Amino acid sequence: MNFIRTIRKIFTLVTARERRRILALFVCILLTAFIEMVGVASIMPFMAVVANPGLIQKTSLLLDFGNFLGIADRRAYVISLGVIALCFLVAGNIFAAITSAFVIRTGARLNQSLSHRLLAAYLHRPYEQFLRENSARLNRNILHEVYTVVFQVINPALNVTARVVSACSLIMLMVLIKPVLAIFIVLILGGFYTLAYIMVRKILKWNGERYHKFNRELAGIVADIFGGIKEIKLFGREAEYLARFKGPSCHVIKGQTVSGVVPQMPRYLMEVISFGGVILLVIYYLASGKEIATVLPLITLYAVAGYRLMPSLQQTFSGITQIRFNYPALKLLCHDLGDTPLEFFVDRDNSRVEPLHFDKEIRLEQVAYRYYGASTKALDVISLSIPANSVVAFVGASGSGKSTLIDLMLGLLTMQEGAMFVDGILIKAENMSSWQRNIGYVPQSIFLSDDTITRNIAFGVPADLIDHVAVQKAAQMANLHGFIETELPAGYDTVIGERGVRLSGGQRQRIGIARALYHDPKILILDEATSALDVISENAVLEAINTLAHKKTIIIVAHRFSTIRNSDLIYLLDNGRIVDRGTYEELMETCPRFLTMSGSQGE
Ligand SMILES: Nc1ncnc2c1ncn2[C@@H]1O[C@H](COP(=O)(O)OP(=O)(O)OP(=O)(O)O)[C@@H](O)[C@H]1O
Repeated sequence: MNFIRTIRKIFTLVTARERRRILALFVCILLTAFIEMVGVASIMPFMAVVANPGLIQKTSLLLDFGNFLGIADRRAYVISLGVIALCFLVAGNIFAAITSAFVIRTGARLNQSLSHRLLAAYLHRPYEQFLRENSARLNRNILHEVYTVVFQVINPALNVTARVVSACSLIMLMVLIKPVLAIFIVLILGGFYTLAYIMVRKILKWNGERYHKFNRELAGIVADIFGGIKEIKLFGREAEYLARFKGPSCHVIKGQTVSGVVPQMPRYLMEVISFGGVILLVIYYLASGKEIATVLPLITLYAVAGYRLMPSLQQTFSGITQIRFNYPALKLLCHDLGDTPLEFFVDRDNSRVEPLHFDKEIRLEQVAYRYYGASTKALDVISLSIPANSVVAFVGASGSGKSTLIDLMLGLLTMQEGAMFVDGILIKAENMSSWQRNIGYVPQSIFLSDDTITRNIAFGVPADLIDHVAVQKAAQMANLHGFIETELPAGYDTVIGERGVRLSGGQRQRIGIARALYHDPKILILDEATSALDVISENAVLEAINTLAHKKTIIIVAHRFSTIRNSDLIYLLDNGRIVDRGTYEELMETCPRFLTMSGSQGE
């Protein structure tokens, strides 16, 4: 880690406005350090003249200052010195309090802005990238790593810079007063801290990387535990998961210990060396009968260095070690945010895009897709046509590629070969959102948020813009209205619990269907949407879907043949290829594989 490179990295993360705020904050920190220094320093002459008023006449600086103030009376002069020291002290502390509030506020704002940017960057990533990522880690990055970067990298970086500047001014002052001794002390103190840093640098880097790695692992384990709580309780796996948590958490504790202890160590050693040195020097001079007054200047400078320079060096050292320990978080943030400006994300509101015109045909030509890291293609040379307002079904064994094909048509996956045309228009990145506005999609497992039925049906629509008539209409079509009105305590305002835990599988599925119908889409895609329903509920939903037949384009993926019997066209998939097509009756007559599949379901 190079400190200048860290500062550069920080500046690439923040906007121009935030950069200006950080610089203003830096100036405030610097001024606070300066005023505090002057405040404390001004007490010394005051105390000195209180103890020995004769000093005023002996010290030319005090005499000149008295003349400058125009105070001849000794008593009045001492009181004035006290008032000046008091003013500096009060001003210094007021300034320090304001700066500390400014530091906290700027940190909190930066934290909010960076988490928002990171969330925006994640939200705008292609869907495919989410298939490779662990969502618990993304969670952690937004909620934890951003905080680490702001409060454990950016803030220490500001402090370190301010400390370095104030230490440099102090060194210059010392050099002006006693050049040789000052350089000697600076070399000893500076050399010691530099040596200490060189010694612990590698340990800190290693420790920081390990700490952040194990912390991310912990986030994954916790997400697994609460995601699979039902199975964990049923199979009595609590102890196993607690043990899984314990391993990485022990490494995290070690990491925290090292990062807490290392920055403090030089301080203790340095205090022994500096103050012990003074004591030893005095003892030596006393024991050898030499004149103690000859070494007093050295002891004074030692004291100045001890009280002023050492804390600055110590804070610089601990700040740099803290930054080094948390550097992996900064690296991660820079990587995940990339160099895309925030405005790019904020301005892209896909929900306002107009739907693409569609009233003829969806056509796929020679489409192929291979998942990242997979050895074979999930889909290959897929060519098909779906006429507008028809009911088209995809059937095939598990793993034959049906969901992959749907995800390609939805634009969630990007075709690696071939293309899709809608009414002859090629679908590409530029018109993808417009194409997607036509689609109502019901996946195999419905995501439900811990919110009301209404907000779950009108998914993502702001509360004040929800069309309640459309919500009820969609619920009626999904055969859900009766249940909501008669069985739920607060009807459409009933909160359904995290992931819909207070609903049955079939009810969750029907909320998904209602959600897909809420926007009255031209195309309805159902990917195993009715497979979780009992036969009576499925028939009711199919009836609802049948009433939409030939008014909308309906694309169905189903295992149950009862679901697809009335389709206008059925595509049979096997091993990522379309092996047959036709109506239910045609396939039953001409396709032995189809016949076998239907036979196995007792059709
Ligand atoms: N994220 C993924 N990464 C790698 N391979 C995947 C991924 N998702 C699916 N596959 C593979 O792609 C192939 C097609 O999967 P797909 O889910 O499309 O089949 P399916 O016909 O919908 O199956 P099912 O009826 O069981 O849902 C399978 O061999 C599967 O293992």
